[in-house]
Amino acid sequence: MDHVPSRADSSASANTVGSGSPSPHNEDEHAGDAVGTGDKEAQPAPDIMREDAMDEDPPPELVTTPMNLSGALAKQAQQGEARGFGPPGIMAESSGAELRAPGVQPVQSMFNNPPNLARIRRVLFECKDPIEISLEEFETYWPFIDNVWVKQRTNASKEGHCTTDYYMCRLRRPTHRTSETRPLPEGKRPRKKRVREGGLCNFQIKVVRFEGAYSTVTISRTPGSGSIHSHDLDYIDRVKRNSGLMEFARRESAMGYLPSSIYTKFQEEPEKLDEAGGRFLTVTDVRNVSAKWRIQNPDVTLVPHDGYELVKGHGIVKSHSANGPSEVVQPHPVLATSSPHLAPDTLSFPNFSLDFLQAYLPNHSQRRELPHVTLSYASSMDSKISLRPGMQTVLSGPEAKLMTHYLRSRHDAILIGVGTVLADNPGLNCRLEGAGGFGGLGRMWQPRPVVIDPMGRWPIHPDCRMLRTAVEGKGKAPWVVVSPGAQINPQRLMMLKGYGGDFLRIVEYNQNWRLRWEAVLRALASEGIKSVMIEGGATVLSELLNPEYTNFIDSIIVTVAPTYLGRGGVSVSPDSKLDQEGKPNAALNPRDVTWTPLGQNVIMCGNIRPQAERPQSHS
Ligand SMILES: NC(=O)c1ccc[n+]([C@@H]2O[C@H](COP(=O)([O-])OP(=O)(O)OC[C@H]3O[C@@H](n4cnc5c(N)ncnc54)[C@H](O)[C@@H]3O)[C@@H](O)[C@H]2O)c1
Ligand SMILES: Nc1nc(=O)c(N)c(NC[C@H](O)[C@H](O)[C@H](O)COP(=O)(O)O)[nH]1
Repeated sequence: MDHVPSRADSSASANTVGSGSPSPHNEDEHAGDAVGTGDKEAQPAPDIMREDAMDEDPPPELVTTPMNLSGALAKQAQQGEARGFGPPGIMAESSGAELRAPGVQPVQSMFNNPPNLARIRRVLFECKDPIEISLEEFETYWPFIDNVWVKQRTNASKEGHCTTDYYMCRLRRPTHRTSETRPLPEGKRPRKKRVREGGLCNFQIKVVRFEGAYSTVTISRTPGSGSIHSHDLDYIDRVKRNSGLMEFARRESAMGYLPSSIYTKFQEEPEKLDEAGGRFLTVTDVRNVSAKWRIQNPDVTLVPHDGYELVKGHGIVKSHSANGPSEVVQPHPVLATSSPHLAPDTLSFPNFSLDFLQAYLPNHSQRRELPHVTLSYASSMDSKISLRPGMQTVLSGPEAKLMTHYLRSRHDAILIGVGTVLADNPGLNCRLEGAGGFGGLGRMWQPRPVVIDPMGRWPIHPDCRMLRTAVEGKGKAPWVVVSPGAQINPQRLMMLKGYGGDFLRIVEYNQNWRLRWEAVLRALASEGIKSVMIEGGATVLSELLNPEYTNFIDSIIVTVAPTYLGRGGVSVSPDSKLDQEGKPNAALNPRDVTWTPLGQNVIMCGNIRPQAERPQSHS
């Protein structure tokens, strides 16, 4: 421990440790970060989205890239808004390849909707929090929402790696009004065009494309933007069709089908049409697409689809075969593959209210020096969190478990001590449906696992759940907080970095030679982390409940289980406290306390940091 500074001379310093790992992200974005054995002042906090983009180095076979958690989106999902989730490999399957009803031939679908389209359209419409997705995901989903956005300008970086496009909501712009009336063909009446005044919605976003070894796209509101649209998504879908949807119409047109036949076939798959934003599609929209194609192909005779015919006065109707109408193929939207399977460990999103948590959750729009810290754990009636040291003990019922995963979705990082890693081999990801890897985009809702392991005790290995989870695209790889004395061999370092994780070296200690929590939190803040949920274990929690640290803790959410684990159990308890006269006093009294029953558990929520210390919102 020769290069450990004393308390007086030290300032919180966190460095990535190692010997020049080949991580392209670190080379590109964190140029200047201490990648090496020397210690260095923590870098100023980077843009949180870029930070995630840059340090997550998935192995080459991965196609997903991290996406920042959107707490408000979790809330949206909680409210039960349109949710249809896809398989874990989000780009792996399309939901619209074919339809199959019992006893009938498979039918080719008119749609090729990517998984979870309805939900993802909504995410890209609301842009409540910054979202980071892979370029592939962007190119797949953006055409289905481009009806909402009008590009204002583009900035490109000098090196050309990074392009920023600024968009405004379509309703901000007035519709074009020509001063002169156009000459019209003989006998044709001028078309009635509704003119929109503009300025109706002040929602603006920027889309930052970073093209490098792992290309990412970050979508976020611009500073001058309103916080919500002044209208819903249906309103825009009514005003303008998106190009993803119209591409389906163009594809059918290019096969020489009649617009009315295409329109009829679209209407036979109302769920997919709706999902793609086509609720207000008209036959005229299809005719316009078809007309464009016919300019280049004037000699083609348009035909109805197989099994359909054009009947004068009736339009497109299904044709009856020799054996009668029973043989006519009836697509069955309920049996369509539009409800694809999810990873088997997916947890359903809570269908009960979690409003009682809101007052205790981080507000990411607050500008603060250190992250919001939430302590969250499950305890027995006798304040034990496990039956024996190193023994995982289930205390949360199913509802409380969902709540814990919801809490994970609302924090940028989850922190635990190495004792818990060794005991539980935890995944530390969010497994709620809608999270990245569980039907959501990229690493949406996935927090960054952080392990406090000053001496490097964790024998980190590809079979650890945290690394497996990262490889499977179901969570982020961990950051391991170590002290200067930790022996980290280069292979271990390279392996962790290869998974997208890292080591953070902290060189500040308190008088008991424990790492100073302020330094840990400052290091996380400098890496763009705005909120941390600390889950345990007993050593970590008990220490943080001491007066020395209560200024750093915002809230506490304890799941209380109706059981006594007994004296051999592992307790969470701060040090005893004496008052000014030397009489025993309560060690800590959380404020603004609520108790909410949840299944077999009761959830205690409270604030810890003294009122005057709570940071002001700058939103
Ligand atoms: N019920 C729950 O909610 C819950 C949650 C988490 C863990 N657990 C249980 O808790 C038990 C593990 O608790 P624990 O106390 O053994 O482990 P822990 O997870 O608290 O880790 C303790 C270790 O972290 C490191 N550490 C923590 N703070 C440090 C600091 N300031 N400076 C330097 N090093 C520091 C040290 O190496 C220490 O030995 C397990 O049985 C686990 O199942 C229960
Ligand atoms: N909320 C809660 N209720 C419990 O009953 C219990 N045993 C834990 N324990 C927390 C501990 O940190 C575990 O290690 C992780 O909860 C495991 O995390 P994963 O599920 O593997 O992601 N937490």
